[in-house]
Amino acid sequence: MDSNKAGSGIIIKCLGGLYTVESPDGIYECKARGVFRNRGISPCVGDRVDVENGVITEIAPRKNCIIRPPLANLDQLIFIVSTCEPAPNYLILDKFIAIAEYKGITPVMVITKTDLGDSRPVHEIYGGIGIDVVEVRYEDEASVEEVRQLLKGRISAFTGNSGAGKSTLLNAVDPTLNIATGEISRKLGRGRHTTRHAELYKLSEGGYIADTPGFSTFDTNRYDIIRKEELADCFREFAPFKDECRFRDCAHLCEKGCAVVDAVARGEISASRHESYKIMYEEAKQLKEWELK
Ligand SMILES: Nc1nc2c(ncn2[C@@H]2O[C@H](COP(=O)(O)OP(=O)(O)OP(=O)(O)O)[C@@H](O)[C@H]2O)c(=O)[nH]1
Ligand SMILES: [Zn+2]
Repeated sequence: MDSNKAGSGIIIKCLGGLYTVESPDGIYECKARGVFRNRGISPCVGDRVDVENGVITEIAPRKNCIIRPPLANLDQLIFIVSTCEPAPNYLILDKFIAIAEYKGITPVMVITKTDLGDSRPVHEIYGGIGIDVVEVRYEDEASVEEVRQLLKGRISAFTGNSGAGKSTLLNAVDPTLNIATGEISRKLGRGRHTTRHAELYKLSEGGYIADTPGFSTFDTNRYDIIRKEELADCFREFAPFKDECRFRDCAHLCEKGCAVVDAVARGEISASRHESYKIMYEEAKQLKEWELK
């Protein structure tokens, strides 16, 4: 560790006002310049920063930022979906995909337990709307390599149901991470009193993976809330239809002359995705103004 050099890097950890910055020529422990506080900005994990004499002097504009857990510049959110045990929960998946779209984070899907069940429904629903769907089979090293390539050079976070196979996959991708299976949830202590913090782990083949309590399992309450008016924009496959409805203020639920509803009837939009949309829309309607930012 050398704090006396200048350079730029990425914040990989933040604890008690001390930032760990990784740069091409080493790892620095840094403090932040007081001016950030005055500007109401606090450096966060994932930020690309300039460092001078052990002090963060500049923060590059963020591509995106989530608040809980605090994490900036996430390139992709990787959904680990098992064919069974547990079976995919399409509503929860769609809620998270909507949030990723809302935040400008690319959603990607990895299907696990392909030896135990049928992966076709996930391919049909999500591959069909242009989301990258990778299928992993542990007896086929090429499929694990495909996941490695996906992570290379990017900041990613894994999310998925407990038991979907997140730790198994991370270990296969990078054995140096050495995560015990079933460990992610235990380690991150559901319900335990923990400070919400994120940390980035560098993968041996390049790229970073975020290990955060918020991402390890599905918990949409931790995420930003999308207003009902913004929801249709978070369903990418609605785009070619949503401006063709008879009424300008169409909510795309069951209205007459709704081009989205018609597309569902023709099978051009998946019924399960539209079902999720309707449920999310109703939930968004219940939100009070003070719950929205
Ligand atoms: N047959 C089969 N079993 C798998 C596969 N992937 C994971 N498993 C098993 O599924 C169980 C759960 O896997 P984990 O990797 O611990 O799942 P996780 O998503 O990390 O679970 P949490 O830590 O609870 O969030 C383990 O017993 C794994 O061995 C797979 O592709 N095929
Ligand atoms: Zn409509």
